[in-house]
Order: sequence, then C-alpha cells, then structure tokens
Amino acid sequence: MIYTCTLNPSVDYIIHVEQFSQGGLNRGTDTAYYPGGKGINVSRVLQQLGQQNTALGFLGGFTGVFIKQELDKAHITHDFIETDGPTRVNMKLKSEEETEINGPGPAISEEQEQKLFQKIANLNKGDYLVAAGSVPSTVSSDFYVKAAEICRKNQVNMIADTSSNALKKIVGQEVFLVKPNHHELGELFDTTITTVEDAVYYGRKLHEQGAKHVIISMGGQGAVYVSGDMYLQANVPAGEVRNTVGSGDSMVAGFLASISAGSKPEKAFQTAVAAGSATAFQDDLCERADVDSLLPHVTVHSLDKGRF
Ligand SMILES: Nc1ncnc2c1ncn2[C@@H]1O[C@H](COP(=O)(O)OP(=O)(O)OP(=O)(O)O)[C@@H](O)[C@H]1O
Ligand SMILES: O=P(O)(O)OC[C@@]1(O)O[C@H](CO)[C@@H](O)[C@@H]1O
Repeated sequence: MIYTCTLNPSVDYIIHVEQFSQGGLNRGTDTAYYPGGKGINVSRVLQQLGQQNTALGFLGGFTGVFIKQELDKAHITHDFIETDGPTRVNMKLKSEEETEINGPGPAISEEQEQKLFQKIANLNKGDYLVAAGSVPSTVSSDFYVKAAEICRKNQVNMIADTSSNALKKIVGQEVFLVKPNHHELGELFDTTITTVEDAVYYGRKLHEQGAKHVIISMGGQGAVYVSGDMYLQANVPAGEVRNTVGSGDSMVAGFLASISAGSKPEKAFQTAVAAGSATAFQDDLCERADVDSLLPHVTVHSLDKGRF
C-alpha cells in the first residue's frame, strides 16, 4: 500500500493577471482552486496512474473540507489529523512570471504530531510512505528524521521530497527515494549545480549516505538518476510550459507508480520525467493519457561511468 504524508497541505489559488503591477490594484482574469501540498499532489497523480493510495497529514477548517471533498471526488482515501485552524491558501500568481506566496499553515500541537507518528508507526512492511513538502514551524524540525527511523524499523519504504533544512536533516537516513531539483541539491552541498556531471557527483553522495534511488530534476534541462553504479540521464520532451507547480511531485508519483508495479529503474525514471513534463504542459496536474503520450518522447540513456 502507498501512503502520502503532507504536513502542510494547501488550497492552491491560481490567479492570472495581465501585466502585474506591484503595489497597484490588479484585476485577475482566470482563477482556479486546487487541492495542494506536495504529498496531496503525489496522491492525485498516483491515482491517475492507477495506484490506489491513502493521504495522511494535517488538515482543518473550511479549506480542509474543500481538500477532502476533492480527494473524495478523485476516489483517494484519506486519514488526516484535524487541526484547530484552517489549512493554508497558497497563491500562485501567473503573469509575465510565476510568483508563489505560500502561507505558514495552522499551528500543530504536540498531541496532533504524536497522533500522526502513531499512524506512520502502523504502516506495514513493504508499504511506501511519501513524506513531501515543508515542515510547519510548529512541528518538530526533525519530523522526517523520526519518520524515517520508524519506517526503517518497520521495513517501510520512505520517500522524502522536501527542501532546505528538512532536506539537510534527512541526508544520512535510509530512504527509498529522494528527488531534489538541482538548486536544492546545490544548496545542500553549498555549491551551484549547472551540469549533468555535477548532478551525478552530488547525487552519488546522497546515494552513499542512504538514499537507494536519487533523481535530480533540472527543469527544462532534463533529469539525472543515480543508484549504485547506474547513472542515467533523460531529456525532457518539447512542449509549451504552462505551469510548473506540482511538476516535481508528479515525477515522484511517476517513479513510484512504475517501480511499485514492478518496473526496472530505467522505465520508472522515464515515467517520472514524462509525468513531470505532462504536468508542466497543462494547468492542473497531469492525467494518465498525457503521461502515456509523452512517454515515447522521453529518452533515457546511461552515462559513461568513466566520466565521473
Ligand atoms: N521547460 C520544461 N520543459 C519540459 N518539461 C519540464 C520543463 N520544466 C520542468 N519540466 C518537467 O518537470 C520536472 C520537474 O521540474 P523541476 O526541476 O522544475 O522540479 P521541481 O523544482 O522539483 O518542481 P516543483 O515546481 O514541483 O517544485 C522536470 O524534470 C520535467 O519533467
Ligand atoms: O510550502 P511547501 O510545502 O514547500 O510547498 C507547497 C506547494 O507550493 O507545493 C506544491 C507544489 O509542489 C503546491 O501544491 C503547494 O502550494
């Protein structure tokens, strides 16, 4: 069984503004509301790809009700801990550039945090847990580390998709998959990553420190996969980028859907990139048909080990 865990979900409020003027009154043209937060996005794409899963995490208030309704409509099971305050609304402003304003989210009490650990402790050997997104300031900063320890003890495969301090802390833990983008990977090692060679070099470090599969997404430049002595590179298919929000989450879902169905890493990596790009090419997250049609346009090749 696959579980996702979103500590700080969101209603993503998308608003298009022509010629955004900072400090002025702007009138939006199109708007949309989506259930968001990285783990919830992974849940939605997994479901599209035919993988039933359960969404865990914290949710509350009128925004929480909306997210639950949307998950119900998509036939995604969920088992959230109720928060006292409402789940945040994250604004995604689409103008000449994409600007995001992510809220802090409601306060989480010690008791609520412990309840979530209890749910994680109840997962079974062989299950997958995708822990994705930022850690709210009221949750222990080492939440993911503790979750990884519980998962290791119970032989649950943990996937960590986070950034900044939470990503730093997870390095050194035994996890099934990490998927930093090249900026996050650079930040982790206090460097700037611009080339595939750099991505492989630092990706190997993550692998050596406990991550079984490492995917480094590099936006329009493609992506790199590292595991053991297997180094792969994929191109991204050509297309018009409409929305990159959730494209990284779609990669995680694509990889997991494929590998948990028994595919080899090459195929799972190809599916990850197809799913990431399928999301980038439309307004909401990708649908299965989009992933299937992009798959033949993603080429995966082995990188010559002598280069590294
Ligand atoms: N210009 C592009 N053309 C085609 N595909 C793209 C483009 N930009 C992003 N993608 C797709 O989205 C995937 C993830 O992109 P990126 O490296 O920006 O991840 P991320 O920063 O983790 O995403 P997120 O915005 O969800 O946090 C890429 O590997 C690719 O599949
Ligand atoms: O604030 P976080 O947890 O880092 O990111 C939250 C978020 O930006 O990530 C998703 C896209 O990846 C969105 O659905 C959501 O609004």
